[in-house]
Amino acid sequence: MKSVQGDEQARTRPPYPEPVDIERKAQWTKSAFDQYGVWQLVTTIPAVLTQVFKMAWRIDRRDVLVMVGAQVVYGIGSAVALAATARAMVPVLGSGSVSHRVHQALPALVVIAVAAGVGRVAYGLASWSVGRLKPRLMTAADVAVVEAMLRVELSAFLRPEFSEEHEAAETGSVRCDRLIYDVQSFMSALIKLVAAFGVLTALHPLMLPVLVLAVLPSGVGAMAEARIEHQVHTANSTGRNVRGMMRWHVTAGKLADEVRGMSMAGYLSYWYRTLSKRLDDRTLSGAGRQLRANLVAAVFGGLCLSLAWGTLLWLTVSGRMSLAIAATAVLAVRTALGNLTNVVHYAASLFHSSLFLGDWKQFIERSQALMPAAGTVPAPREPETIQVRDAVFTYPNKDRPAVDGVSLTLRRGELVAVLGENGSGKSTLTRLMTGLYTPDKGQVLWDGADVSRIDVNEVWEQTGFVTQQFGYWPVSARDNITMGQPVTLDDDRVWEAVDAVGMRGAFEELPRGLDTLLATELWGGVSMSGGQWQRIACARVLYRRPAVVVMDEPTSDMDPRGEHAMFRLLREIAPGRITVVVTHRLINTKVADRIIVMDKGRIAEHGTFDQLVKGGGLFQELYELSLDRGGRGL
Ligand SMILES: Nc1ncnc2c1ncn2[C@@H]1O[C@H](COP(=O)(O)OP(=O)(O)OP(=O)(O)O)[C@@H](O)[C@H]1O
Repeated sequence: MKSVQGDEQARTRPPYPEPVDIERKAQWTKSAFDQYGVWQLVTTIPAVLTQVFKMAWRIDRRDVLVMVGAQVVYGIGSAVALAATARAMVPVLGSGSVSHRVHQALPALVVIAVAAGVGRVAYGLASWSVGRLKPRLMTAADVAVVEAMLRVELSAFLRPEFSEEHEAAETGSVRCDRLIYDVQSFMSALIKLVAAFGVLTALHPLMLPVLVLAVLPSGVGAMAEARIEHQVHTANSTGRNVRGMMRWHVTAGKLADEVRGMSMAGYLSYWYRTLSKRLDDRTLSGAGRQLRANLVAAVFGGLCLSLAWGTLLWLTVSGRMSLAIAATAVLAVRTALGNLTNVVHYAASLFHSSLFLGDWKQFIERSQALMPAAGTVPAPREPETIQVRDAVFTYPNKDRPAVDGVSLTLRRGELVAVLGENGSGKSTLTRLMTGLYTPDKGQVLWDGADVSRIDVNEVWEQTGFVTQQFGYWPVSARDNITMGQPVTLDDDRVWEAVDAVGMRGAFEELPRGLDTLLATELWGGVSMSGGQWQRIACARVLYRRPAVVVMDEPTSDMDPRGEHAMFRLLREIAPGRITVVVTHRLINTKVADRIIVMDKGRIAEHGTFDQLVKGGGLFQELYELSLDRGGRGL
């Protein structure tokens, strides 16, 4: 009966809406292939090789030297083997008894065997060094991206292109894996090609241009293929980003209850499938174009190859080349052709990877420019005042300022509460006070020094911040309090902070004490409740004993006992510092020396609790609403 009802509901329900197709800025829908000519791209190969060698050199010089040295030995081995083959062919295809011919060919055969053996060993050594370099190269590129993300100024995250640049850089670092392999394969094919060319040219000079002609079409085809792949990759990048974000949401255990309790599974599964199909369709249309390019290249390649074999046949039949030389030439042509194809293939692949590496390099360089300015004005220690003067701040893509001409002074020893309706600019104001954002107009002064001219790291060293969306950091319980910046050798100060937020009981129950990993999803990790995590975030701030404490809704997940204790604690620690607390629970603001009420980015009123509660303004209205005594409603 239940399932019949369910079916009935599904039939009558309007269809799920399709995922939004995000419109991207024009410059982000273009791949590098659209911006540069083929010749310009081909000429970048030496620069890419230099870049990869430089990166690898910094990681392990010995491995780079082994890789290059082994490749050269491998190439020399191939050339020697090919030249010796030519020498062996003359007696083998000549006249006389078999034993006589074999005897004559023996020295050349020994040279071939030794050269082949040395070549194999050299190749093995080159692969070994590549195998050692590969993971470290990837790690170095990845770490550079992570470090850039950790250090760029906060406002960088507000630029929509920043996340695209980051995604491209991430692909670049993953691609380093293939890059070093491509470098090795390219070098190996190139060296063997040069060796085969040398031998072939010595046999007959006409063979060289014919050979080049034979592989040209496949080179052009490989380039076209790389171009289409990068175009599709670029076109899919925003969708891939959003899908990645959604994937985290739908697979994280943290949201599993909401997904089920709100019957979201059907819609989310539809959303995920639809967006994935959209991405796949683009990839498939690219595959069709790639096939067409490859077919055209194959037809021309086949024609040119026939020309090469025809030339060889003509040279032999017309007596311009002996049979022994022709046999070696066949071998050399096959070696050269295989390697020339490889050179073109790996050059295209290298070039393709170089586009991603270019994205990576560009991101690392650009993020340098996005580092907060070092500042020339010395940072005041334990500031007496923080002044906000006529500060205006508008988020990119927003028309209305989030903070619109705010002026206020915070004094040491004072506890200031900031409240106001959702979106009124409270969090933005706290970020301006602490130098996380710089106002578009106006100033923020710490003891009279403009924060935009101070080294902002020195400002942050003195700040303790509980943000609205603090991290559930997957590190040990101890490190969750100290965040890797212990100030004492023993754990006394950690326990002091833990006690202050009422977490001793919970921490003492942890199976490995302060060493226990706090990570819900990870094996061996111990999970915490939302309120407990919030207490930990507060303990982090208390542990630092900062000169400036900013807490943005620090008790929103806490039980009444925890909330009450937290505000009492804030009152206790207030004398030594500047304390700002954003809260929606008006009753908590009673402990504050001063209350700032924000409305649409401006300060609507300020004063003490007793003044505002009867002031007839927004505070009184919100207060009465909280007591359910009427008001404007949502
Ligand atoms: N990262 C952002 N990008 C663009 N606009 C933003 C961003 N963060 C906030 N805003 C906008 O700025 C305005 C003020 O936001 P802010 O977060 O400062 O408000 P708030 O008072 O702290 O709100 P809440 O009580 O909901 O936390 C809002 O209109 C909001 O939409």
